[in-house]
Amino acid sequence: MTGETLSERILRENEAVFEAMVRHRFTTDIEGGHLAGEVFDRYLVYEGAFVDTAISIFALATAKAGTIEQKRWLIGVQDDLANQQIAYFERTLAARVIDPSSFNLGDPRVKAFCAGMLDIAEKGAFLDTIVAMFAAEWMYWTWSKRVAAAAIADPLLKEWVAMHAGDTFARQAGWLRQQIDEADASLDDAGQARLSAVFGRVQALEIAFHDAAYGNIV
Ligand SMILES: Cc1ncc(CO)c(N)n1
Repeated sequence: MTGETLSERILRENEAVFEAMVRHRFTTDIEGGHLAGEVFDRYLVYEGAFVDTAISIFALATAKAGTIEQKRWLIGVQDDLANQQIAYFERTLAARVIDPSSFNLGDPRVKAFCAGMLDIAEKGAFLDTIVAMFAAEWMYWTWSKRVAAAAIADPLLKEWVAMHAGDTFARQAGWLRQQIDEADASLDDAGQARLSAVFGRVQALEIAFHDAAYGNIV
């Protein structure tokens, strides 16, 4: 035995792709104070579509959860997404006068990410969905903590980063990590390797999704 937890193994095996994502230019542009307004607008439209999808993903996880404690927690996550996060998009799109139809929601990188995540939740087991959302949330928490220390002039952008660097989101990401580590003992090596591959696939989809915020494929 190495004494390594499953979440540690997953993060170790996917370190390169995880680092590439948390250093994506979308994050370094915010950190450097030079994210273009048009990129932020396009991101908001794409991201709003993903957060809506995430409600469905967590609903599917709720349906597949084994205990009432897990169901209660996951219902709380859905509540947060539907009432805090979606409310943020409603306010922000109105404040920035963004017309979603002026952006290409059919961008294959956005569709691949949303459909790919939903597919894991629909076809996969409970833990597959937990790992997919751990990949998404641990990654957002990691870069947001770093970037929140920088001066962010735009109050709506600052709020979005602060939301993902804050305690509520950190607890959500930590809960997902704990679910993975509690399931560790019940999985053989092949099962663990399969979950690690899910984490890596999600990071690759995330990189393409954030590339899409910069516009057309050239
Ligand atoms: C694209 C994307 N990935 C991950 C997260 C974190 O849940 C998010 N809000 N959006």
